[in-house]
Amino acid sequence: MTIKSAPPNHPKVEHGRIGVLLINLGTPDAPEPGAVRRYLAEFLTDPRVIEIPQWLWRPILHGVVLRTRPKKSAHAYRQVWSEEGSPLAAITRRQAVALQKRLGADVRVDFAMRYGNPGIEAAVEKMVKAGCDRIFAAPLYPQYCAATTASALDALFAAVASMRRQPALRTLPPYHDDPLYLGALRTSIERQLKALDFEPQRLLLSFHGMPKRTLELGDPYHCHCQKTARLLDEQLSIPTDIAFQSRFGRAKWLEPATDTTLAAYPSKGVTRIAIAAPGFSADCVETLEELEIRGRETFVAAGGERFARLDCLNDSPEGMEMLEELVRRELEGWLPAA
Ligand SMILES: C=CC1=C(C)c2cc3[nH]c(cc4nc(cc5[nH]c(cc1n2)c(C)c5CCC(=O)O)C(CCC(=O)O)=C4C)c(C)c3C=C
Ligand SMILES: [Fe+2]
Ligand SMILES: [Fe+2]
Repeated sequence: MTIKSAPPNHPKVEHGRIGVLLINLGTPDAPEPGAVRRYLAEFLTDPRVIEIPQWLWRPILHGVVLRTRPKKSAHAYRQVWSEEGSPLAAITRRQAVALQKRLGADVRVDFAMRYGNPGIEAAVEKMVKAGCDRIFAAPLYPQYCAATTASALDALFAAVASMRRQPALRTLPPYHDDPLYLGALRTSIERQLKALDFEPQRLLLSFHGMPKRTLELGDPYHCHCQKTARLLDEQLSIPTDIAFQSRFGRAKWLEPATDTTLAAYPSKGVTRIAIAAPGFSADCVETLEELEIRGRETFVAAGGERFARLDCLNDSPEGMEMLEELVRRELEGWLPAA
């Protein structure tokens, strides 16, 4: 690797600026098979995501997955696409704008996506060029998972690997059991149920799934999800259940699965439910299509009567309050004292 020269406008002063970079998973540029194929090709060649030997995986990826999945996924994305583009990108952008307003001119807030655009490398380079000599990166995953948190941080470290003059880096630890996070979730869930005038028999907490093998290999993701669910259950008056969505491929994934849980509820007398996805910091195809559209269909087809999907924290006041406090805490010593 060649170590690049420092940007000419890099400040020579003792302290430059502070950058705050919000990172989420990423999304295709358009709800079309071609754009979805490019996105999935980047996502599904990440060894943090697919942990089988590449010589075994590549023929399956190129021979099967990238020939069939883009069309199916593009259909899902088309159903949730908004005027501002992909919901995940639009909401993450709004979170960055709202956080900038809250933190003021002491910091420069931006957002980046692990896969697709805007990429992490470009965002980091932009911050350094703007004079940031300290960057705080916040992967917006409350529960740590090697496939998400570690992958985002790999990309962050790769982005500074060839820099002669690297910025100082800090990263946001997982916040699955943080009272700020649990409090924000509680406020958000209670507010939405009140607005719907709905007292469900059960609140299903649906987290993104992972291959079961990653739990056996020591990934804390499953434990983090369980802890979030347990602590949230203690704070709410409605009984909760936990489930894992978005199974992918043939291997065994974490259980119980969200779709089978939804299909089984009515036969147990549970016909009025709400569903929330506390592991997602922004609504996306997984919540707006998989839960809102297909989850609802599954539940109603099995005899369910009332189904309410609750929004993620997104850029809600309670969500932004949480984000601001988490960031301020991690910036201690960097930000001038208030
Ligand atoms: C083996 C494949 C996958 C693993 C492992 C995985 C883990 C994982 N993903 C998220 C969060 C999101 N995933 C999203 C979409 C998505 N995920 C996979 C596959 C795996 N995810 C695919 C193929 C897709 C694309 C959509 C589809 O074809 O079904 C998204 C939404 C992106 C968007 O554009 O809206 C998020 C967010 C987590 C948190 C996680 C592990 C904990
Ligand atoms: Fe995923
Ligand atoms: Fe999905």
